[in-house]
Amino acid sequence: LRPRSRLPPGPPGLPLVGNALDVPPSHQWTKYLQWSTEYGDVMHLSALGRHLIILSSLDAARDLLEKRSNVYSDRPRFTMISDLMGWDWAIQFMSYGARFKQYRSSVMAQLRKQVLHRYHPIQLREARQLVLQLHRSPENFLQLIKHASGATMMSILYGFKEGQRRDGYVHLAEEATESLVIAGNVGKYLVDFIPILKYVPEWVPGSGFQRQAREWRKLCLSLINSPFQDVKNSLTMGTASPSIVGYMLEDQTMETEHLIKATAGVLYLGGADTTLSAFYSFMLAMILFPDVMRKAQEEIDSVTKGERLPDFADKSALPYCNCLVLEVFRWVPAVPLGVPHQSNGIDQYRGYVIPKNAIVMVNVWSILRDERIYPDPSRFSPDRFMPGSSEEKQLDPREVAFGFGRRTCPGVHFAEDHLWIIFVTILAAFDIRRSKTGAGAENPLPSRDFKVTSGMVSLPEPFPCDLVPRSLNLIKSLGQDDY
Ligand code: HEM
Repeated sequence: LRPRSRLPPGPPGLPLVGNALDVPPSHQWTKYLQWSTEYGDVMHLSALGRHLIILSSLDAARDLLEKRSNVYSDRPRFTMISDLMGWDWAIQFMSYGARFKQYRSSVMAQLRKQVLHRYHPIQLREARQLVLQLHRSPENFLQLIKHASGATMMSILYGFKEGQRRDGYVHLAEEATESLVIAGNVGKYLVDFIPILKYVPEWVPGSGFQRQAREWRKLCLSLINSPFQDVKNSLTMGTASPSIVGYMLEDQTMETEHLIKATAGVLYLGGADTTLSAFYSFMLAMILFPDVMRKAQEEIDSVTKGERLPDFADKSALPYCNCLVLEVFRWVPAVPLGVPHQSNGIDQYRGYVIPKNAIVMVNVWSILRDERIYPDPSRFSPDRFMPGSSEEKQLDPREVAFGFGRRTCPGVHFAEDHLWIIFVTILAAFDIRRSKTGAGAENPLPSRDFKVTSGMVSLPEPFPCDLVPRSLNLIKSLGQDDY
C-alpha cells in the first residue's frame, strides 16, 4: 500500500487545497461530528498540505494523547501569533521542549491544589461584590459577569482591587485576547502555512498582516509588562496587596522576571475567557432548568439556614452544587475542540499511519454531548455525577473538557474553586429566571437549542434573564465598606 492510502479515512478533498473548502469557517465541531459518523473516530483531513487528525472518542484520545504522549505533546506553530504578535511566552502555543517545561512548571506551581486556598479570600470577595453589582443593575448582568471574570483574574494575579486602574488593565487584556481570537482563526493568515512569509517587509504589497501584527504586538507586550511593573512599584512602596506576581517576586528561588511576567500572562489567558464561558452557561442552565436551581438552593439553604452567604468552608457539605459545576463543564464545553496537539514523529494506530507534524484535535464537544455516554445530553442534570442518585453515574467530564496528556489544562482545580464560589453565592442571593421583559431580536428567549459562539473558546450567545433577590437583607448586609 502507498502511505497515503494508509492514512485514517476521511472526506475526499481537492488537489492541493485538500479539505480546506469543506471545513466550515465556524462551529467546525458539528461538521466533524457529522463526518465522524461516516469515517469513524480517527479521521484524516488535509488543508493546504497540512495533515489534520480528528479524534472523536475518548478511547482514541487517550490512546494517542495520553498513552503516547512522547509523540503527541507538541503544538502546531502559530507563526502569526507566536512570532509576529509576540505571544511566544504563552505556553498554550509553545512547542514541547526544555523552555516549555520550565514555563509550564512555573505555571503549575501557582495552580497546585495545595496553594489554591491563597486565592479563596479574593474569589470570595469578588463573588460577593458581583452580587452587589448585579443587585444594582441586573439588566447589565452579561456585561457585569464578563467584567467580573477578567477583574477577578487581575486581582488574583496582580492584587489590584476594584477601581479605574484595574478596569484599565481588564480593558487592555480584553483587547489583547480579542486580537488573539482573530489571529487564532486558522486559515486567516497565509503566514501560518508558509512561515517564511514572516520575513516579508511591511512595505511589500500584500503584507498587511505585518502592519496588523505590529499593532497587536503592542497590546500583547503591554499586557505582560504594564501590570507587572505596577505591582513592582507597589511592592517597593509597600502598598501591594497579596497576589501571584507578588508571591513570585518575593520568592527568591524564581528564575527571571520574564518568567514571572509570562506566568501571570499565561494564567490570565488560560483563565479569563474559559471561566466566563462556564459562567454564562451556568446562568443559562439555571433559566432552562429551574428544578436544578431550586435543588441547589435548597442544599445551600440547608447549610446556611438562609442567614448568611456560603463560604469555601461549606464545600464538602454541598455535594449537589459540586456536581453542578461538573455538569457546567459538560453541558457547554468551553473549549469545544480542545487546543490542537501536534505529532513529533510518524506513528501507527489501528493499522493507519499518522504522519509527522500532523495537527491532532479532539472533538471534545461531541464526546461530552454523546448520548451513549450521557443519556439525554442536552438536559442539564448534576445528578449524573451524584453518588447515590437515581441516575447511573456517568463519566467525569473533567477527563475530557480539560484536555489530555502532558498538555492537560493545569487550571482545572483553580477553575472549579473559582466557579463554585461564584455559583453558590449567586444561587444563595438570587433566583435566576426566564426574562419577562428583556427579550428581543438580539436577545431571543433561550431554549434547549440555544446558540453558542464559535472560536477556540465558545460560550452561549447573549440571552435575557431576570435576577430576583431571594433575601434583600442578605444582599444589603454586603455593604460596600466590607469589600
Ligand atoms: C472552564 C474552565 C477551563 C477549561 C474548560 C479549560 C480547558 C483547557 C483545555 C482543553 C486545554 C488544552 C489541553 C490540551 O492541550 O490537551 C487547556 C490548556 C490550558 N489551560 Fe485551561 N481550561 C479552563 C480553565 C483554565 C484556568 C482557570 C486556567 C488558569 C488559571 C487555565 C490554564 C490553562 C493553560 C496554562 C493551558 C495550556 C497548557 C499547555 O499548553 O501545556 N485553564 N485548558
